[in-house]
Amino acid sequence: MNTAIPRPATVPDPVAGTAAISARGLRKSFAGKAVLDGIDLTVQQGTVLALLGPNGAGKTTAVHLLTTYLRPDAGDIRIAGQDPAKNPQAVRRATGVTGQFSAVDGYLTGRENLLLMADLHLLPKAVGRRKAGELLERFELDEAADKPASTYSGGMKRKLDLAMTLVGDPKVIFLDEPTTGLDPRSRRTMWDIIRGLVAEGTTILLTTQYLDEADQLAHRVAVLDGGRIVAEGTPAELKARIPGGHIELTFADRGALDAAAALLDPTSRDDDGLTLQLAADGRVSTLRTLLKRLDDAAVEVESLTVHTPDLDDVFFALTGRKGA
Ligand SMILES: Nc1ncnc2c1ncn2[C@@H]1O[C@H](COP(=O)(O)OP(=O)(O)OP(=O)(O)O)[C@@H](O)[C@H]1O
Repeated sequence: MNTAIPRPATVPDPVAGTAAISARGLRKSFAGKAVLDGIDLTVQQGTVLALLGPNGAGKTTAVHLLTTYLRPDAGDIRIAGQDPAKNPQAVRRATGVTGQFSAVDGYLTGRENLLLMADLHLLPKAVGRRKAGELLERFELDEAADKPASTYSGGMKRKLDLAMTLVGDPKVIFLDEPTTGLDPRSRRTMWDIIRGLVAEGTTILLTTQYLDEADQLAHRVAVLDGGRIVAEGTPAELKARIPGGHIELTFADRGALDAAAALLDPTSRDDDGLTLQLAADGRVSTLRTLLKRLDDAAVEVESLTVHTPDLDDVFFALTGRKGA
């Protein structure tokens, strides 16, 4: 764990309003080993929080605690305003969970799986049938609706699993690694579905090992490592706190490269590629000053690229490990 990067205080987002998920001082140990060592999480209503962490970081355990599947050793949880320790039924009614281990029954058709969920939610038969039909259409599963789910592709099963979660109209959804093992096209479809749910006001806590997934979907990201949240913020805030941004300048000839190298303070140079790399802080004013110095010295730049750090850089800086 890299403690050099300070963790910002969790600032409630005034635009998003009230918290749909909040946890304070959450602890859980298995056989004396602390898996979660006092974590705080807040997810504002209608937003997505990505809980990011390497294998075994405790993401699934956190979801299990928040969804009443496991009891915390310590800590305070509120889901949609309810305390799961006091009112687990209300929490279960308000939440949906789509896990790594799907609730889909392969012997039943897609439609039958949905109707079974409707029965579990005690919906009147006609309402259940209508809802199943709507969800099959929305998730583009209507053609396969009456085939056994065992014949579905991985992506179709994930979609059906999420559709089953939506039968109960949950306000808060926990998605535990929703796209692990999916091909790129199915991942994008799942992302679109998740964005659609958020647009309707659903609150989502998503666990993922994929940094690009957090970048694509999450309003805020919390990085879990060693049982603690080691960083929390918007993807842009996290990236801004990580060094690694640079500017690359390419020149037409060696003369221009030498002139620029003498003028600036490059971090590296490539004589064959005729490029210089300079550290960048992401500010436009820094870039403007740099170009003015070259201009004043009549040094021509052929091309310029700006590299901003991505979540991969963040993850590496915080956990010392590469992302998935
Ligand atoms: N019921 C349990 N009994 C004992 N140990 C457990 C139990 N559940 C989880 N653990 C341990 O807790 C640690 C965190 O597991 P968890 O599944 O929460 O991690 P994760 O971040 O979701 O990992 P992954 O990305 O691999 O799913 C692991 O070391 C795991 O072996």
